[in-house]
Amino acid sequence: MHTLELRNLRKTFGSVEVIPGASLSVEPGEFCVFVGPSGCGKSTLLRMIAGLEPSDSGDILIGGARVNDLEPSKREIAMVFQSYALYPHLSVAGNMGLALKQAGKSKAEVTAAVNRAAEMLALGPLLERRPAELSGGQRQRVAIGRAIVRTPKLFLFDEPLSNLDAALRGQTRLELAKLHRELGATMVYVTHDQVEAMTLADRIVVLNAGRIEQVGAPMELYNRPANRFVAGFIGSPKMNFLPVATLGGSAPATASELGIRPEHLAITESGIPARVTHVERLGHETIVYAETSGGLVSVRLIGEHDLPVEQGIHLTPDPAHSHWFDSAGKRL
Ligand SMILES: Nc1ncnc2c1ncn2[C@@H]1O[C@H](COP(=O)(O)OP(=O)(O)OP(=O)(O)O)[C@@H](O)[C@H]1O
Repeated sequence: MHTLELRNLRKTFGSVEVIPGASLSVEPGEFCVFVGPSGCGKSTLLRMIAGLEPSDSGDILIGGARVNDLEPSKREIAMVFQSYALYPHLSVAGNMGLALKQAGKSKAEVTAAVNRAAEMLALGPLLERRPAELSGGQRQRVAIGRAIVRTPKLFLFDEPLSNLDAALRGQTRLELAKLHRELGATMVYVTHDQVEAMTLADRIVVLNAGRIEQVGAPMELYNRPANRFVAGFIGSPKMNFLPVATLGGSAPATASELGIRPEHLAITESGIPARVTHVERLGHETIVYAETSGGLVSVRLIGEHDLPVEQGIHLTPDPAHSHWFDSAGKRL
């Protein structure tokens, strides 16, 4: 188990500053997830940690040692990519054991390490197959297995599940969580998937245009987002924002907007007038979209509900779950 520390790490591509200065401490054994909109710099930051992308300035420390000037292969990290990047001519066992073989380990050592990883990932029966003879999910497990056998100081994952279908993604997510528990290793994981971030992370790092907006445990970000960006990014459907002027009720003096999650808006006899524009019935819940004078909002109702489009309704925010933001987007 090792720490990862970033100190004022900067990166520009040409004249574009992609990472204006990132500082972050990842604890030993922590599962740290980077999230943020497309193009915010998640992959660039991960590639800088891996050494695949040079940084302009700042420090990267793994286990307390500065690694900026080390080749990727000397940083003792293992990286799992979205594209599994397996060697097609090698068997599963060959792919998984290659790095150890190249490091000069004996055949017995390589076999033992491969078998141990194969057992953790239920790859035992597939060890002699070639990548072309595997499903997408199996290939990704081999890529993860290849990372495990090296017992690296740090695991880096770049959207490893995004090529899998929804069911397999869910299953592999559970396997990854289990693997993290078993290995107790420090992991940094990039995703744009809300559910992966919320369920896998010990701590989530929310990035916006290369800047770290907030770092915190999933529920901390959900319940106490530092600002409007984080509030709107974490949660699906996203938080509703209503200008204070359209509420007709009491609000803190310096508030300019109310942030309220779909599950914290109730359909009531009186309240904010709205008109139903669309209803999504998912079985276990119903999402009602409605137009108010302050904009479109979504309301999450438990179970099945039949609401006709165009119907007039009234909405009441739960005061205990109301988030207030000032004109600069800071949460009050
Ligand atoms: N080699 C490069 N040359 C120039 N610009 C680049 C290069 N690589 C990335 N960028 C730019 O840097 C920014 C960050 O890209 P990056 O891939 O890190 O984002 P991301 O958050 O991982 O996005 P996504 O979720 O879409 O993968 C983007 O604006 C991208 O266009």
